[in-house]
Amino acid sequence: MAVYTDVTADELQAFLGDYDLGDLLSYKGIAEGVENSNFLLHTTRGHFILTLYEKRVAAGDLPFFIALMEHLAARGLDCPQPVKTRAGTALGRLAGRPAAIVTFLDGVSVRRPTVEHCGALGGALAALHRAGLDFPMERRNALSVDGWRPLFENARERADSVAPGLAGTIATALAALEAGWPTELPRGVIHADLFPDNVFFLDGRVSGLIDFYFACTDTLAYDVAVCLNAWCFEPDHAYNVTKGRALLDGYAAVRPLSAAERAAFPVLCRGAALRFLLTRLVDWFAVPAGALVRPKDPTEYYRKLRFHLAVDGPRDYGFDTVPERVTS
Ligand SMILES: Nc1ncnc2c1ncn2[C@@H]1O[C@H](COP(=O)(O)OP(=O)(O)O)[C@@H](O)[C@H]1O
Ligand SMILES: N[C@@H](CCOP(=O)(O)O)C(=O)O
Repeated sequence: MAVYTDVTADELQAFLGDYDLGDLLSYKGIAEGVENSNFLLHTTRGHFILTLYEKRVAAGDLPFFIALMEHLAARGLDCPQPVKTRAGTALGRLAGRPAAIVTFLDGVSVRRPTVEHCGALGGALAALHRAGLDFPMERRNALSVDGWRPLFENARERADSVAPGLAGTIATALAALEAGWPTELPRGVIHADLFPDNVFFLDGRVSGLIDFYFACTDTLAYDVAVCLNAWCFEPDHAYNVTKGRALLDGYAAVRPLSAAERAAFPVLCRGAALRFLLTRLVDWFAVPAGALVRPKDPTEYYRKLRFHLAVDGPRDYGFDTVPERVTS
């Protein structure tokens, strides 16, 4: 659940006074999510999402996120559209936080993705990557390899209280990733958090992608690795290679992966697992007093990291053909 910042009806009415959204009929905090405070607004013009940006979102990055959603929607992607005030601005301030209103998307996120969902998700991710290729703005990924050590140092002392041996496993994996992280693979706009809760489906097809607040400029295949982690493990923590193959095939049907990209998957998947393990670990020890939020389980990503550390190669993820040797 995530509502870190409360909004009174009076504050909201005053905020909405700058918009052409009609009269406020009702609003309520949204239980899902962990990063920002979200509210469902019902006005005489329909339903909208109000987001108050919290700790991990830097105010200076908001123009990037707003422009990106506009760019992707203009290229036919089903993603939220920022709603502008009469003065033409999409960003404001409410209850002491940066705030924006976006359009409400229909659809339902799936808790237990099927093989078909994974295939459709792969295609949607590749479409996002293609649509982002001519996006002119850039944003560094603050949660890529050079951002992991500060997170680890923050949680190191207490890590073994979450799982015995955790600190040692992270230290070894992190050192290897810092030494061998791929830097030459194709780059572009990535979503960076395309978990099942951020994807809506209607009649088996992807009807909407939300939550662009980790989006950044980074390695495209890393975004695929994030999705393999988030979509292709079973509740018993086993990797489902059929789901992995469906996701990779769905992706490659829209944007083929090069030999170098395919060869990098074991490393990219380890990095993706470590990134979510670390942010979950830090959050585990830092739930703000009074916040309506349930922190996510770090040990889920500890198990995933251990799977990736043990794989033999890209075939284990569901690639049918991988090069024996890749030089670039
Ligand atoms: N544009 C939207 N349309 C419909 N529902 C949305 C939209 N944006 C957010 N939501 C709802 O709000 C929840 C939390 O949003 P999300 O952006 O994932 O928050 P957080 O950034 O805190 O993780 C989503 O799971 C979804 O239920
Ligand atoms: N997906 C991340 C946490 C961010 O969650 P979201 O609700 O913003 O999608 C995780 O699972 O650790």
